[in-house]
Amino acid sequence: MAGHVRSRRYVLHDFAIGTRHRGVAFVDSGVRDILRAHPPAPAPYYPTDTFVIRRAGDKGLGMFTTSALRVGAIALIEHPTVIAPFVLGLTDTPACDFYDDLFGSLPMRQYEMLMGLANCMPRTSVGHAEGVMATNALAIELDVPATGSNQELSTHRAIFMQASRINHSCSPNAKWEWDRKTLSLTLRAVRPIRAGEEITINYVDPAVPRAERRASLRTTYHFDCNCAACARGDPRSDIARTELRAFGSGLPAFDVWCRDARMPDMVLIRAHERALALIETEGLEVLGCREHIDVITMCYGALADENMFRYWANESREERAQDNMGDLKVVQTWISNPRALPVWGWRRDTIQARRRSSRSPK
Ligand SMILES: C[S@@+](CC[C@H](N)C(=O)[O-])C[C@H]1O[C@@H](n2cnc3c(N)ncnc32)[C@H](O)[C@@H]1O
Repeated sequence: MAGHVRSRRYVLHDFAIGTRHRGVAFVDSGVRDILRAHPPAPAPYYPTDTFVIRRAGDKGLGMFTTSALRVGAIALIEHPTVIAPFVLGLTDTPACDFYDDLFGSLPMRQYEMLMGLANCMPRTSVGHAEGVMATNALAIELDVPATGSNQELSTHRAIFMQASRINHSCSPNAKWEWDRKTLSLTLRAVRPIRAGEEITINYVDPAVPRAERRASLRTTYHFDCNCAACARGDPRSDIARTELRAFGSGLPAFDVWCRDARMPDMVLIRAHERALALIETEGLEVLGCREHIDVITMCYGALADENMFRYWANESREERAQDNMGDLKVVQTWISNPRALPVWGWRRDTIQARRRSSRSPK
């Protein structure tokens, strides 16, 4: 890592996205060249009036919905205002001066807004701009040059003016995704959010036990988490989250299950149903339900159980519709004609054929 940062040549790069967005990046010269050669396109659209920023009790400011959001609904699409390397390999300039200079290279209005963001760092430990960076930056990926012996890391840190106001919960109701092509963050609801409810994301892995989550939030963001999951302090929650984290170990692969008559028909289905139930009780939709729903759907297809297959394929279609996924049409085809599923009846047929051959005289 040290070798990596010592050999970098960082440059300042002002970037514009469309006519309305301006930001500043301090990046490796190779990364700057890529950004110049492939200027980010504006996002296809920007949702408006989906949230307000207001006081969120002792958490400072927070982001609240203005109307109800369904699962998958987009609350925000936003470009970064500041981008910096994830590992800052500067030797001469102290980090506090560096971030002051970086923020200061923006127009006054943006500079003031940046300096007005939360700073959770103890006053004496770092400069204000550096504290703002530590409190608000999110990890993003940029394209880096594919050649050369000493490549830049693709992970960078970015500040988004609006997304910086989203508080943490260990059972978050939203998640964000980064798109390198448009250099934008998209914030979506992972479960229904009521009008006026606070939008939350997870700053740390929500699937680790409570004590571990709280310790890393205290170390990195200097607050004690009192979200609903932490406040309850129910030991069953730790067990459930640990189980979800380890999910899959010890489970047979789908194709192995299809061929192995000794395994119960319902072994995969029950395991994935349990994962979905744990996700619901823990409010961990952010971990994703689609994979579990897809496996259950495939299993019922492999068992040629048409009713149950249709039920779960519908769930799978809903999940895809929320994210506007490209394979939505394929799932729709399977719902209208289950036999079009490539694995339709796989387990039923294999097992029936085995039973026939074991009964037939040798
Ligand atoms: C990225 S900022 C979030 C917005 C911030 N509340 C504000 O006023 O701008 C992160 C800081 O918000 C506060 N925060 C976020 N989530 C919190 C929570 N669940 N409980 C208490 N404080 C929280 C902490 O001070 C944290 O360092």
